[in-house]
Amino acid sequence: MATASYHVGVLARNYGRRNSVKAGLRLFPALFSQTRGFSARAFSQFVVVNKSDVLSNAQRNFQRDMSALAGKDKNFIFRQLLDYKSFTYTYLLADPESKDAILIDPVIEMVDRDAKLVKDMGLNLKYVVNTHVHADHVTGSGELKTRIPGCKSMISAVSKAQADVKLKEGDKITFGNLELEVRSTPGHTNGCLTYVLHDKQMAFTGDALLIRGCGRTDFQEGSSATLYESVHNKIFSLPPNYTLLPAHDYTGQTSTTVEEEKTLNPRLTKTKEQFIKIMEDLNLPYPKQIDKALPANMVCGLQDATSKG
Ligand SMILES: N[C@@H](CCC(=O)N[C@@H](CSS)C(=O)NCC(=O)O)C(=O)O
Repeated sequence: MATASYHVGVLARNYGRRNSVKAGLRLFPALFSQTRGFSARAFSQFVVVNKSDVLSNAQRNFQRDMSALAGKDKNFIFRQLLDYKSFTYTYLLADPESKDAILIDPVIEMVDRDAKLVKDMGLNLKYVVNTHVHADHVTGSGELKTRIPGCKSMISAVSKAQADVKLKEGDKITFGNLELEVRSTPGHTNGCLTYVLHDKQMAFTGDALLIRGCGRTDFQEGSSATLYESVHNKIFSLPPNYTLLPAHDYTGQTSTTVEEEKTLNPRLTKTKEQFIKIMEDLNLPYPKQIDKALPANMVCGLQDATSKG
């Protein structure tokens, strides 16, 4: 049975990644008939082999949108960059006309990569922006400031961390023709911010909302009740087609939408009381770098330098 499953999987995959499993199976009716007696486990293995064949319409549309953003939208430069140690996403956003750019949530170990990318693309890095005081990695914002003259750091005022610009609800971050709206989304930490780029229908949620998950609430003045209100009032209130881009993903996913999370998020589709219980029961181990990261991130990652913030 497992062998048959493998062959069906390979044949369907060869038929074309963009075609649905059903279409692939229509080409191989004899093999399809073999699958009728499959156990649920064998069939789920088959689906996993061909998971790109079973993309939802929303996922397909998003793939098209993202490929456009990676070079074909003439009015926008966008890169999603991964730190493969902490699974942190750093985002580069730029206006191609003025070349003004920002980086959201840079990681100190990846500063060489980020500075090179900015230089190679001829961009003028105006701001390095943190969504919050991270507990799992040291921010690269201070180090980038020392390398790129004129670049300013930003974080929420509520966080009490050092930075050139202290942000609050309703502020706007302008770079060239682009503008981010600042939304206060506490709960994971008390100073968490979400940045909304209405022009491109995107929001950068930090750790407030993760794909099918959310930030933990068991330290840094975390509060499950507050996080629930933040996500429902400040993120789920955005239009359903907005793309949501988190600060982390631990499962290999890159983005989601308001609509997807409002219907599929296993934590935040529950009642507030159920959500609080889910969060109480998570029992996650503390992030490995927490003891180093928290004090360093209060001074922009420059705890060993004389110039701060
Ligand atoms: N294992 C990682 C830390 C993983 C973790 O705790 N992630 C945080 C965001 S970074 S503080 C989180 O909120 N996770 C939510 C979840 O449901 O996983 C490490 O050691 O760094």
